[in-house]
Amino acid sequence: MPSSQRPRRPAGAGRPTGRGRTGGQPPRDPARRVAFDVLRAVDDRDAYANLLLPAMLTDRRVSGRDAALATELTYGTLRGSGSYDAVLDACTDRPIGSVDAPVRDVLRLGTHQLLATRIPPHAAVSASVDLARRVAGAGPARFVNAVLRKVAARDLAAWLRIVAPDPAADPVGHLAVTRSHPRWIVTALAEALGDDLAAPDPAHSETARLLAAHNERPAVTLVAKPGRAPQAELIQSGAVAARYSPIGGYLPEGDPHAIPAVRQGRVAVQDEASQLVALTLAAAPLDGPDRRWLDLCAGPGGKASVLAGLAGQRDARLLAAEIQPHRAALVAAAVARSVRGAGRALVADGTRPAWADAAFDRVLVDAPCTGLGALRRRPEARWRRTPDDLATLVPLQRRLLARALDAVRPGGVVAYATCSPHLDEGPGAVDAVLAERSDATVLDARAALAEVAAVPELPPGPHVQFWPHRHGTDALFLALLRRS
Ligand SMILES: C[S@@+](CC[C@H](N)C(=O)[O-])C[C@H]1O[C@@H](n2cnc3c(N)ncnc32)[C@H](O)[C@@H]1O
Repeated sequence: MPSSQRPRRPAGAGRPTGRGRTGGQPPRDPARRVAFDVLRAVDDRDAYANLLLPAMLTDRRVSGRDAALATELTYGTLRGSGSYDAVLDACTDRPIGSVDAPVRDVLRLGTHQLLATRIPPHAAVSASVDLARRVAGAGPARFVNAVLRKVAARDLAAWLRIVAPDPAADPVGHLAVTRSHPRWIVTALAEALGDDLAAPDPAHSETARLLAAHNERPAVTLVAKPGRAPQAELIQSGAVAARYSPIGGYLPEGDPHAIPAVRQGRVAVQDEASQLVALTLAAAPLDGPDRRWLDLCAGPGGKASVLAGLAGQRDARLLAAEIQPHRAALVAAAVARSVRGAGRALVADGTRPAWADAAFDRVLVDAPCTGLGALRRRPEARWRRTPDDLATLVPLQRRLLARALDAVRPGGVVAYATCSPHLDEGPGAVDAVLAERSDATVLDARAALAEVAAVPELPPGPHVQFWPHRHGTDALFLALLRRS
């Protein structure tokens, strides 16, 4: 979460913590209590909201409208807390970062209700005061009441005109506050877009549109695994055919896990750009044999499941490697029952290959990255990531790409992908690896993608960069290289 950072306890995937009951009584307001408890877990023990929230809703038997409200409040508060903290700073006599963490989360939750929902202000304030009383006591409840009454005096636009830096003097700060992102991410994304924020009117820049897209709820996108389900089955299940991916569909409403083909593992939830990355690697032109494929960083197996299906359809085989055993188990499940049993999962460190050099015809390296391309789906990630993460991730990405090039035979193709548009993680990594070896050349990834789908508004090339605000996908980067 924003500047009010706190000392961290050990990370955890975020298991539900009890039943959220006080004194053995069910909470009067289960939706807000779930939202509050998820915010606390995200802040306190680095839980992932997208994993913890559904588990907590199930555990506490919160469903229907209450579940929808809890989801909206949790995600909305996490996404908007950069803006809300600036407002709260203006409404308290001390920085919001110095307020006790539980009280701070109640204030953020209340501010979200007041400034970004249709909940009547008196209901938002009284529910927040009640929550503060339950989790922190009478004194903090009075403090919350006083602060939220000030917040309620203006709408969000009016507050942002007051609290956001002047766009001409500080365009990055202006966007950081009005679009609720850390400054370093605003700067990195503007660089990736080639956007000059010093130009007049940064509030209407492409960077501003991208940041706004991060604050929208993304569509649920399904993939029909090649050889196991046709795209038509997605449509029969209520999805709308995807704009670009010939194996994709958008689910306008409803729980994807209620679809039988999802429960059977023939259809899965997968971002459209991920589908296109796998399809493009499979479509890239190749001289010579096309039988042995490698996914070097396969967990949890989304792209591997598509690749395994495609490999099986042409009598090739996919080896899907993953360093973490529990994620390798997910890969094994994802590729199970692929056509002709074409996919196999393996626990392996891609930087210390368990295979011979030049053993594969096609290799995917979907490298671990900052995930700045998936900020729509992971609402807390923007506050958790720091520029320091690049110091460990970028060298690892380069090592993995170099080993991928070693693993592919001369004439074979490597696809290098990251779920990040950060220049150091995409084109920077490709350039750095190619600067150190003379046995690889860059291919035109746009041309290979064009064999699969007509995707507009791509950068000039040779690499492909998808964008949420242009394509409705995650911001995946894709480069194709051929070993010579
Ligand atoms: C971006 S994710 C891959 C996503 C996957 N391709 C999919 O579509 O589901 C990167 C994966 O690489 C794994 N990883 C990290 N370091 C690795 C290494 N040295 N060798 C193999 N896998 C590694 C991570 O555990 C993580 O599961």
